[in-house]
Amino acid sequence: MAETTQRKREVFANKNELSVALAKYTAHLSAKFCKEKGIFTVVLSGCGLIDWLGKLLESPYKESVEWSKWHVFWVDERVCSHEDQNSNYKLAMDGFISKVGIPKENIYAIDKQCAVDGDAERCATLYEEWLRNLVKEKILPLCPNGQYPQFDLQLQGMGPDGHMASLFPERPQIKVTDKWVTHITDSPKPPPRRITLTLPVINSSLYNLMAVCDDHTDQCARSIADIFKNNNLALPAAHLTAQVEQMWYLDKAAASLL
Ligand SMILES: O=C(O)[C@H](O)[C@@H](O)[C@H](O)[C@H](O)COP(=O)(O)O
Repeated sequence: MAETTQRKREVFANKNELSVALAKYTAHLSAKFCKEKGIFTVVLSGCGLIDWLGKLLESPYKESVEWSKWHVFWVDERVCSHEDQNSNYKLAMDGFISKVGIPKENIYAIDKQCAVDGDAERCATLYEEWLRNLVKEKILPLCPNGQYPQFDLQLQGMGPDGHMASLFPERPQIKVTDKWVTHITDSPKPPPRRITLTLPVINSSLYNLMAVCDDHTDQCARSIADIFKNNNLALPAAHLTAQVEQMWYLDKAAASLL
């Protein structure tokens, strides 16, 4: 399978329409992969995305999606207790996962104790070990180059500064290729301690969907224009690719400078 760098985009009138499309896209891929291989591996980010996934909790998706076949991962996580308001795991559990029937053992959060201890490096090492075990257990395949794990669908948001996952502009994590998971202890977006999938792992996903809604400060719109018009690689999200499809869902405000 060839790596694709073509950015596809769709623009929606508002967040609600974006959410409707996001649910349709996700449910379609869930049905496809559940039929083809009996499981669906999904990677989530934090922040707005979880709210935008809300339409999956409504009919017809809530009843028809094969939740028991989902395996859920995080593209990045803040290193804090699972009960902390900052935790992406908690955000997704409270707002989404706890409302559908995904088996507990298919939810791959960062190590509980290590997170409480605030040890970002160890959290990253353990998360990578976990992914490597899942490759051995054949839950996750390796992508054709044999180097990185391959998820079916990765859903994430972009920060106003153009960051994706916890890969930030002017930070070294974007260049890491010898690991599957890395860490940061001085994230410009609080909280400072985080783990993140590395860029080659993010780009090994079969489908990558980036959802961006601008909060009318124009910052996201400016980054989106810089990515789509100038391919400014100083912005981490400009490096996003996928093995099958790279889709950008933008609300009108985020697309306003295109
Ligand atoms: O832990 C995090 O901070 C997130 O996972 C992060 O990578 C997020 O997806 C972007 O910052 C977009 O955030 P918004 O959806 O709020 O724009």
